[in-house]
Amino acid sequence: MAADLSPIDKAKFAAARRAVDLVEDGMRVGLGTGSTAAWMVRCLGERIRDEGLQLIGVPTSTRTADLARQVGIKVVALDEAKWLDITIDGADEFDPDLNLVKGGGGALLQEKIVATASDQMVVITDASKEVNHLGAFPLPVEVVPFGWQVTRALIEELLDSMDVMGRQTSLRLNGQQPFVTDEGNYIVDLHLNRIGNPRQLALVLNQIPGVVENGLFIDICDKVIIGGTDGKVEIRDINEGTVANETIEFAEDENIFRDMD
Ligand SMILES: O=C[C@H](O)[C@H](O)[C@H](O)COP(=O)(O)O
Repeated sequence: MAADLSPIDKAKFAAARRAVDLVEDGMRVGLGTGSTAAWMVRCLGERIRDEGLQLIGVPTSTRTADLARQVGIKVVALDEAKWLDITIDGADEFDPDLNLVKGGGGALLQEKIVATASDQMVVITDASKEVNHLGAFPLPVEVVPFGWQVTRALIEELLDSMDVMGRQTSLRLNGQQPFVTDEGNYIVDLHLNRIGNPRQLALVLNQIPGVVENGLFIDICDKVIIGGTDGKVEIRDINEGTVANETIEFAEDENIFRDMD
């Protein structure tokens, strides 16, 4: 039942529930990764079951692919779908220009490829992810395992010349071992505190040999849907600012919560 959800899950659910209303019959949909995106996948599953909604989903991780299949979404690879109508995904931070930090769950590479191959990217989030300046959340950088320590040293050298407040880096671990992404790479997290020029940083990081991709999503997101713990949602559009303030009724969606038991 919705009443058993934590306040933060209620906020994530509210954003996800509103976002799936943007999905129309026959659409090709990019499916993001993370706890907020998982709500969106479940909500899509409910629309498939209740309304017979037809859609094709392109997941951004094996985790999301597994969940999507479980809830009845037809899953195809990006190369099969070729182009997507919409991608709905979570984020770790968003700023007033709707630029993002992503990759807290390590899926940034597939997420960026899928979002870029979409007519629109919609981010679903709770209010805690809103920041004036990106960088409080550690910036994930995906690097190839070969020579990763040299790549990390080059990243640290680069940071010395960048407008950032912190310069610490850390290899992401899974227990005692390096965390390995779906693409077989490592993640180096950059503890920057505040990124003065995210656009520039995103470009120069990717010029370092060994860097595959970074978690800065610049000019990719079109809309952010911000969920509140009370079911209120705000929809913010990149061109038009706030376009809607609505309330999601949780009680209508009890099946979703039962499925999680
Ligand atoms: O790699 C993971 C993704 O970028 C997630 O979308 C991001 O970390 C947000 O995850 P969550 O919704 O769990 O906070």
